[in-house]
Amino acid sequence: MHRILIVEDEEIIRAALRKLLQHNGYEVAVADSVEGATGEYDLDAFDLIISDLRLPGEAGTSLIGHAPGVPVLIMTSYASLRSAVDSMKKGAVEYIAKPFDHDEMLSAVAGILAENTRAATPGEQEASGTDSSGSDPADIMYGQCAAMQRVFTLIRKVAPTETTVLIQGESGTGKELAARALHLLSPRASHPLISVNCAAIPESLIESELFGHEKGAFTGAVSARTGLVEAADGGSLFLDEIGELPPEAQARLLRVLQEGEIRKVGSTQSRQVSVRMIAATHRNLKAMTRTGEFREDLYYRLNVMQIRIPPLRERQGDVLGLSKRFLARQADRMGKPGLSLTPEAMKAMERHRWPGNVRELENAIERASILADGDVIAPDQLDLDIETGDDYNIPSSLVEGDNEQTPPPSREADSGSDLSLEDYFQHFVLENQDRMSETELAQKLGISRKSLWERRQRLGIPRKKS
Ligand SMILES: Nc1ncnc2c1ncn2[C@@H]1O[C@H](COP(=O)(O)OP(=O)(O)OP(=O)(O)O)[C@@H](O)[C@H]1O
Repeated sequence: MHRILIVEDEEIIRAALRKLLQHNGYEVAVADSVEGATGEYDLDAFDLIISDLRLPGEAGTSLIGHAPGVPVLIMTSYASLRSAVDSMKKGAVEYIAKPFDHDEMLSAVAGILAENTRAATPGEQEASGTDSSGSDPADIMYGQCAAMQRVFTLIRKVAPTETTVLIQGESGTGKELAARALHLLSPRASHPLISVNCAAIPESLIESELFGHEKGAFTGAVSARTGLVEAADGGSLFLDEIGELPPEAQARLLRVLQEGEIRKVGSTQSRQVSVRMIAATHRNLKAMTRTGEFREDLYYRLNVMQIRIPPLRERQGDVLGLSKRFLARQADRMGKPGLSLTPEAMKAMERHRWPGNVRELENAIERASILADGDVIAPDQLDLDIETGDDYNIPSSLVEGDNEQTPPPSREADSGSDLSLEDYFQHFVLENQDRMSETELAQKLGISRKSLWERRQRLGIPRKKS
């Protein structure tokens, strides 16, 4: 059994992570600081250390020096994304941005452990074929229907190459998981996969986050910084929501793709990098090139190979399989092994159109597991909003350009009761997202683009196709 040490000072996160890993078959020890970890344990006895970056006392990255033979996965919040780059330079095997979801953490852990086992016993893994995590897309994401099987076949074929991949799909369909599969199945798997959500980084910072900057390049640039592209050197860079990339950053990215080199903001020097690029979008990039929002030359560079992840409504055959998987996870987490769906709940799930795709399904199961009296989940607890679902089912070809279309109000609004802040947020976004960019929406709501993106994820409000 693999032994993992968690070093995290926030008790809630520490306890949740411990539970998650234990339920997935790992032996787990915990500490709340680097000093605590080194004082209490022989660090070399662990197969993996997962540590928060910011801790009271020494930073999490100092564990890399304390246990040189043990891979260290650093957890960091967006605010310290820059430090994540430094962590990678100091030797962390990977970083994961908080808040992370459980699959993301489990797949990062499985990937690192598999890679380490492979490195420790060269040749053996390939020969025995026992490497179960990260050896096939089906180990990383679920999909039995013909459409997903086609996606898996494509991933198997493209992953070992250096080809740039553009993953298309609505929000919550599993684009990030597909990117992870592409990386883990590639010869670059032992190098970092850096995932960047272009919509979650403030526009004014995105260039320096991605490409780094020189000291004095702009007000506040008190020292030179390495960017995330450089941190991915040797590995893969996953640019999610690529359609949100501002024009200047698009130009710099084109240079990386064309010349394989980056130039920091404020620098005249370029540096060669070897990065496999994977981009994803829910938007119609081709249409964006026609309106001038996205560079055509960049579009063609990115779109060498396209993988389309179908919306969940096009793979209704997978709904119950996915539900089973998420139910089993909830059952583990909550210590309720008998959790199940009533036949009516199953029917309701099969009928629902899933505008928020797999993420919505995952959230519905999580919510229902908590609300269920006992072990059985009834349709009510799933709280599937049929109206909204139908609305999102209007084919995008009909919706395109129809800025006046207003989604039906939610049930809460129908009831005429006071709107909570979240209801207000949801209404505002649904009503205005067709005619406002993410930046405008965030400005009107008085929140950052990152908060907007995070709330969309939390509330399961997908973005419509443009
Ligand atoms: N095929 C799948 N099997 C298991 N879990 C899945 C699958 N597809 C998606 N998920 C889960 O659904 C959630 C959303 O997936 P993911 O973040 O990959 O979607 P996305 O398309 O990148 O979304 P967005 O565009 O909003 O960033 C994640 O928790 C992921 O683990």
